[in-house]
Amino acid sequence: MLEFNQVHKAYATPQGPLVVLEGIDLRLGGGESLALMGESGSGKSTLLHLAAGLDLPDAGEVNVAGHAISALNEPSRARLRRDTLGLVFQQFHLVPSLNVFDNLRLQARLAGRERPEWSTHLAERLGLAGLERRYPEQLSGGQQQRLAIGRALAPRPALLLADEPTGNLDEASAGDVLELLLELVREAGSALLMVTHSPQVATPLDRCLRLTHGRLEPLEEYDQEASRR
Ligand SMILES: Nc1ncnc2c1ncn2[C@@H]1O[C@H](COP(=O)(O)OP(=O)(O)OP(=O)(O)O)[C@@H](O)[C@H]1O
Repeated sequence: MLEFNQVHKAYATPQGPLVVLEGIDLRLGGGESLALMGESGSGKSTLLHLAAGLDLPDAGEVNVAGHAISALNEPSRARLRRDTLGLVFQQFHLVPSLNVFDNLRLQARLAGRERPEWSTHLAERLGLAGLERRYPEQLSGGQQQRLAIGRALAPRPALLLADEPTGNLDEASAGDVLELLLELVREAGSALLMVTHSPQVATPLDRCLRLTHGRLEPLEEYDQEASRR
């Protein structure tokens, strides 16, 4: 579903190139879930942007659903995102002029994969039933977050990319939203790559990797924790 082969990425800065990723290898299979941890500034969002084809590697290859993204032009990458990916970023990017109902089904409509029963199910599970005619500005932060999750899952994407999807919520609602997110990801049959700072958030996922000094390494404390369960 997602493959990184020896991916390198640096940014140009006034002080010279800032190397962020230095030979990343990664495989994520269909329906698998992976947590990506690492200190602030370690390159997690950079890796997620590369996975989404929003940016291109300097060297190496990123493969999404069998497509080498560097070989695609921007319109083809946009089509690949539309047809294959769901994105939940820290900024929700809800469309202010569309109500909850239309925001929820936007991605599914664009992808030509709208299923009204699934959209209704998502709205109910995400606690948005009854709010369909409201506009994003009339929702709480948590409701906006849940709407962003619902919109990304509405087309049942093969791969959901999530950057701190519960980062703006208090601990109690973050736990609830995460549990819900994982259930809905399973129901949708999507693979999941999720950036998080929180070991509690990472624990229920199949695997956890840490980005450090431009490379990925298994998180040993996490593996021990997982093997105790
Ligand atoms: N467009 C850019 N130009 C220059 N430097 C950048 C750019 N985007 C990110 N960086 C730098 O690259 C490094 C990695 O950034 P990135 O946002 O990927 O880290 P992160 O692990 O997601 O951080 P956080 O956990 O704080 O969100 C940081 O040092 C950041 O300052």
